[in-house]
Amino acid sequence: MKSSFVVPTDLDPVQRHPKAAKAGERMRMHNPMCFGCGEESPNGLRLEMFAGEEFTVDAAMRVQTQFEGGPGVIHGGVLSTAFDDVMGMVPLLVGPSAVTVHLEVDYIKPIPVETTLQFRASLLGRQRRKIYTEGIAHYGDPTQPVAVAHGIFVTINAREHFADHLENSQLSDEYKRRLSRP
Ligand SMILES: CCCCCCCCCC(=O)SCCNC(=O)CCNC(=O)[C@H](O)C(C)(C)COP(=O)(O)OP(=O)(O)OC[C@H]1O[C@@H](n2cnc3c(N)ncnc32)[C@H](O)[C@@H]1OP(=O)(O)O
Repeated sequence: MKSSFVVPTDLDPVQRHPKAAKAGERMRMHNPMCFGCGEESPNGLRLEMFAGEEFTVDAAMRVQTQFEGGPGVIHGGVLSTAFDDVMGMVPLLVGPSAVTVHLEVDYIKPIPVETTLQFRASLLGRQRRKIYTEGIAHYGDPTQPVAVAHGIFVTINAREHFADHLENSQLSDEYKRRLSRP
């Protein structure tokens, strides 16, 4: 792998959040309108995320014909979107909301449309607000990935982070109501 992604050696201890989904349980959507996992996103990927053992998240994605990039194969941007969302659920096993600050993808094999890709995202470590993750896309055997991603997510105060943008949400009224609660 050629990349500058480096996980620091002086990592903080991490514990699974007591309210995090248990292994095998479906994880709650962070936003119903999310393009990656939102059930109400009209054209989204609608990924269903499942908490795994330790700090892992699993998801599956049918590679629909409309995801085509090169002839007959997935568009790289669609794949990176899926990675972003699956890997973005890993911080929720630790606790805090976090957003992507860095995402890189190694595309290893062409991925045909009309196949079903499996994703597994894992925590590599936490240092202060930075949460280091890895994602693997495969067809059932995680030791034979067809793409691998690495990402850094930084924890945020969601209320403050999104405050200036709620008006633009397709669920703006709902979010304004929710975030105005003390
Ligand atoms: C809400 C739940 C979401 C759950 C799932 C989501 C899945 C989808 C995820 C997404 O797609 S999120 C959308 C794309 N991402 C963004 O819009 C984030 C845009 N960036 C920001 O808003 C700010 O950069 C951010 C609030 C994240 C950080 O700014 P701050 O001013 O609060 O923090 P700062 O810049 O000091 O950075 C904090 C730490 O992160 C480090 N950092 C920041 N950007 C980095 C970067 N690009 N690469 C590596 N490290 C980075 C920074 O060095 C520092 O490290 P140290 O703790 O060691 O000092």
